[in-house]
Amino acid sequence: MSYVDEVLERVIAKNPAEPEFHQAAKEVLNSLRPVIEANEELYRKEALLERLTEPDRQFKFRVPWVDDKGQVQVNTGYRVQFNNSIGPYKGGLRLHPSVNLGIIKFLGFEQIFKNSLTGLPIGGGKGGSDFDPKGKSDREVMAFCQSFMTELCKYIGADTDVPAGDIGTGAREIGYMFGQFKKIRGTYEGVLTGKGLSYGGSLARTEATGYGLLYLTEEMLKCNGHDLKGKTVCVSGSGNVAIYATQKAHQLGAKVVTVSDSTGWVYDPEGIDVALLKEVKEVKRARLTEYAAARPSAEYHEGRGVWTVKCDVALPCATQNELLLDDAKALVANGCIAVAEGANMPTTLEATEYLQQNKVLFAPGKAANAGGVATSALEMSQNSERLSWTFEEVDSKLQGIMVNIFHNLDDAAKRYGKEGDYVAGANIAGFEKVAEAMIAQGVC
Ligand SMILES: NC(=O)C1=CN([C@@H]2O[C@H](COP(=O)(O)OP(=O)(O)OC[C@H]3O[C@@H](n4cnc5c(N)ncnc54)[C@H](OP(=O)(O)O)[C@@H]3O)[C@@H](O)[C@H]2O)C=CC1
Ligand SMILES: O=C(O)CCC(=O)C(=O)O
Repeated sequence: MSYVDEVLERVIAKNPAEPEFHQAAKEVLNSLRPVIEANEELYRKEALLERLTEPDRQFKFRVPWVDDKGQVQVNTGYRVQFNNSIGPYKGGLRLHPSVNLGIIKFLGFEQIFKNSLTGLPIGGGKGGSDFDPKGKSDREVMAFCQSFMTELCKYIGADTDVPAGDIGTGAREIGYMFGQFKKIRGTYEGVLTGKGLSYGGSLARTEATGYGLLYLTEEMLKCNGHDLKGKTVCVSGSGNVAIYATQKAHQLGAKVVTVSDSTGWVYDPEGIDVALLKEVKEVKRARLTEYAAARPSAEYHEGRGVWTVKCDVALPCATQNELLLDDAKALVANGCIAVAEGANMPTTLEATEYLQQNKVLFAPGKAANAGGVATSALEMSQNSERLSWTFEEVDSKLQGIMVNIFHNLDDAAKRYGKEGDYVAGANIAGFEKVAEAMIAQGVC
């Protein structure tokens, strides 16, 4: 049996009932086969893949808090510190009722390679809780965040592990968590990113994941003889990534005609009105029905359906496994030329394979959405030097990083005879640096 197959069997046996983690491990290790085969003796002796697929450590803890009726509620908190061979653990905190250890492990595993691709010194980690901020008062969210950080603060620090936002964790949650860290630990340090601008946050971090997605997509299209200008784009999701992806797509001359949330989706043939979307989602924290009610050109539909709309470019920006094989077939039938993942692992393995077989340009999330964590690393740099850079400075560094990521994965794919396979390219380019650092640092 090949080394990759042995390790995949081991991952499944050692981590039962964690299908998302199995999926991420399969996607990465299968596409690394040519690199592993070329160095099999060394990697086997070093047990490199066994070490890479086993987190350095993982924490699971009780998060008790009191709701507005005086009732005690109990959630589960997680932090998985996956790999710190190239820098302190870095990765977001997801607050969503679907969160479990397997989901946090898949996200932490992906984060190792994504963070390596940024070219910045950050290792891979992820955390979160099954707490649902939706429908909670600000006081309830604060009570949860304070309790969550009371335990998490034992394991994190500016040079150890630096969490940030993800689904359900935005500026409000990061603020409450930062306050509690400071109160308990008594230090004022860049322990979280995505902070408010009045207490150490970076300009352009809010926009970074969505903007970065468009910078990489534009470069991928350009290098394949297409222009983003004039293209029709379908976006899924309507949170942080989706909003700023839509804004940047419009700035670059494309037209976004859809957004969605977990209950329904909007088709707006005149182009999504970003100011209205921000008002509905960021200010009112309301549902997309409010967007449709305020916008005469928009149609609202219950359930799923974004990928049935004819488009040139598809940007899944909601959550994992939201673009299925049938969706991929609909996109291909409608002439879609590119898919770039704003979310983490939004496309299933079968759908990815179908899109690639049908010559759709496909940019995997670990490359395409790396602008968020890259800008978090820029926030860490600014915190270390006690300086704040301008929006233009951060945005131009972000743009350079995304263009560079695209060329690194394009080159890596070509080096291994897989030209145009950006999934393989991203995994290979991300892996090479981590593998070299792990071997240089000995058995640890
Ligand atoms: N924020 C960041 O900097 C980065 C985020 N990402 C990834 O991007 C994706 C979106 O994150 P972000 O925009 O920050 O999160 P937000 O919480 O701001 O928005 C998430 C969006 O996705 C929808 N959504 C969430 N879960 C589900 C679900 N199970 N089914 C259907 N729709 C769902 C939400 O709808 P509803 O409101 O109804 O729940 C909402 O529209 C995630 O995969 C995240 O890991 C990747 C890199 C960086
Ligand atoms: O900014 C960060 O540290 C994390 C962003 C994130 O969670 C991600 O890249 O998926």
